[in-house]
Formats: sequence, C-alpha cells, structure tokens
Amino acid sequence: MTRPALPPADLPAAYVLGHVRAPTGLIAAPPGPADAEGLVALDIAVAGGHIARLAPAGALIEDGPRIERAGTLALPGLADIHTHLDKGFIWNRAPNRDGSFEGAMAAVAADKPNWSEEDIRRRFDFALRCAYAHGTVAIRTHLDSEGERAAGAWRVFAEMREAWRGRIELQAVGLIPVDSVLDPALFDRLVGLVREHGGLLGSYTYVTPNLHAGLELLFDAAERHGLALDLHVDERDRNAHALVDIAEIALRRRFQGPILAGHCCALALKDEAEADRALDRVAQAGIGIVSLPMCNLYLQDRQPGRTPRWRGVTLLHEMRARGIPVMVASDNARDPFYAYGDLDLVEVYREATRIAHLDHPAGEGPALIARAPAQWMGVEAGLLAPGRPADLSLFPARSLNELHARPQADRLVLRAGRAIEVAPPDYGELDDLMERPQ
Ligand SMILES: Nc1ccnc(=O)[nH]1
Repeated sequence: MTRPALPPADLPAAYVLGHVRAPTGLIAAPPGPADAEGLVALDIAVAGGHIARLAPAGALIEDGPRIERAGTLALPGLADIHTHLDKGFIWNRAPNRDGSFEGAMAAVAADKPNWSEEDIRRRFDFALRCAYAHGTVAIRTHLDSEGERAAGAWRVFAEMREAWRGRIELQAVGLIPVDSVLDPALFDRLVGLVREHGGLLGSYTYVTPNLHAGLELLFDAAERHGLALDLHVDERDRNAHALVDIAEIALRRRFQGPILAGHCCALALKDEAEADRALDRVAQAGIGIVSLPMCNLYLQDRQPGRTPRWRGVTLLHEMRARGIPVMVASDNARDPFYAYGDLDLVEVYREATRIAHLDHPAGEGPALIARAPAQWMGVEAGLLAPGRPADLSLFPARSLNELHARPQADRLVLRAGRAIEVAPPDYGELDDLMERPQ
C-alpha cells in the first residue's frame, strides 16, 4: 500500500484538495456521511486564500487543478486557549529542581528579575513561532500580573497582538493569586491592566480562607467592567472545591459573562455523588472547562521515590455528557511548570486522548483543540466552512488512529491556502537569554 501523499508545498492560487478526510464536527455542513471514526471524505476547493467550497469527495472537478489522492486527514486552524507565553522557554536558566508544584513556584519567582520586556518579547515570539509552525491560529495566554514586571508583560503582549495579527489571534488574561485579589493595590493594578489592554480577568484560586471573598471581588469587577473570567481552578489541592463555589456564585448573581475554568483536577478525586452535584451546577452556570493534561501530568502527585497515582485529568467525559463545553490546551512550555512541550496542539490532543481515554469514540476529540476553544474565544477558527481562510493542517494519516499512532512531525500546514514553514525555531536562538544569572 502506498503512503498517502501530502500535497506539494508550491500550491497554485486556486486548487482542489481532493479526497481528504475531516472530522464531521469540524465541517460547517458535512457533505457526506461520517465513517466509523466520525470522518467525512470530501473535496476542499481553495481560491484566493479562502475555502471556496466543500463537497463530497471526487465531486469538485471544475474548481481548479486537483491535488488528488491526498488521502490525508485535514484539520482546520487550531486554537490554544490556555497558555503562559510570558513564562515559556526559561527552562535552561530556571529548571524545576524536583518537578513539583512548589519547585515550579520557587524557580519562577527566582527567575522573575530576568523578565525584562526584551526577555519576554523574545521568548513570547519564539513560542508564537512554534505554535504557528504547528498549525495554531489563535492563542489565549495568561500573564503573571502581580510583580513589578507586570506592566511590561502586558506591553509586550499588546505589541505581539499587533505584530501577529492575521497569523495568530492573541488574547490575554491577567493572573494573580486569589489572596492578592484582597489587596486593593494589587487588584486595582490587575483590573487596570486588563481593561487597558482589552484582556480577560483571571486569578489563581486554591484552598485559602480568602477564597470566597476573592471570588466575590473578581465577580464584582467582572460585572462592573464587563470582563470575561478565566480562572485557574482546583489544580493542586486534593480538597479544593472552588469550581462548585464559582458555579454557585455565578448562578446567584445571574452572571452573564463567560467563565472558563482551567485545570479542575481535584474533581477526579471526589466521590461520584459530590462530582455529579458539582458538575450539575457547572452545567447550569454555563461554565466552560479547559483541561491541561500534559502540564498536570508532569506536576501532579510528585514525591521523590514514589510513583504518582493522581494523573492530571479532570472529568471530561462526565462534563461532555452534561453538555459542558470542554477543551484541552498546552498550558506551560519548557518552563518550571512543564519541562517539555512546544505549543503543538496536535501533541496535546494526542496525549489527552491517551491520558483521558478520549478515543472510544474518537470522533469528537479534534473539537477539543479546534471548534470548542475557537468558539469560546470568539475567533473564526476550528471549523471548515466556505468563506473562511484556508487554514488547514494536513497529516499523512488516513484515520484518527493513524494520526494518534505517529508523532505527526511531517504535517503540512496551510495558511490562507499556502504552505508555511513547519520547522519550529531553533532552541539556540534563546541561548544568550539563558546565560543571565538568576
Ligand atoms: N499550571 C500553572 C499554574 C500556575 N501558573 C502557571 O504558569 N502554570
């Protein structure tokens, strides 16, 4: 059997990708039936950088030269809804001493004096180039917004949002620990930065006597200024229950804005009845959930000489069953919170599939990195539809099984119908930044 050929990189201005397959849930009006995995065989006509038509495989014989027998899986532009681009790629100068959460906090705190705007800018741009090469078209990043350097990080973000417009749509969330929300100086600065830059309001929530007061203040500010919330929730403490508290507050206040909750790992340890009750309230409150399985797998339950038992997942199946919008995202990359990663959503999706058993059935999986986060971000991505930019990743895989089986380092990424460079940037580019003393 011949390997499915990828289309040539030098594509004409108008052409048809013939006989590709795409997940039915990522096609605006699927032109045919889905196979057992949920994939639809189709032709995609591209013209003027946009998707011109979608039709059953073999049907588009007059829409331009056919790139035939592509035989490949096609995914739309991908959206990474939870990252930390201000922090990324500091591993070589700020490794996590033991891989623990505490080790991550200590290493980041010790590294912060290095976070000049130039330092953040270069690492941020490096991360964006990684993501771009891997087929990502939209990213939401959290920005540590407590210390002296916070305003600089937001300035870099604003600059990058402009510089990358048209390639990667950028959003930012201001992040401070929930205890700091009670400090008017710190909280006012956070809200000021978020408002100044059109960002979202965030916080790192954890078990603290100040949790309720902090959440109420966050909702107050979100209501007053019309801000969306994007919170770190129940990531590290087994006894944490901020998720249900957030749902209760949102329901009591009839909060109208979107609330995205990241992590939600503690749910995995609750008994069924408590988890069910919490998820019912989350569904009622309309909260979306983003799981960060690679980072949480790395950090969670780490103790020297002991094999981890708690493995970084949240209850994605149970959430889906209730209609709760679920997504997966990169989180950290090559920093003390996660030593690895390359802002590659296909890797995140592949790992999430294995970690959380998202493969039986497999067909809904790709939405986790495409349609669901794109909808939540309000960006035009994650969906194959006529009129949308021809932003596609094409894989030498004829099925989701074949996609999952190999690393997919040899994908072809099309932006506005043209092939882009898929090699991520060279690590050596950042070497001079890594020489700085801590
Ligand atoms: N998982 C994480 C928690 C808090 N901050 C981060 O950068 N990452």
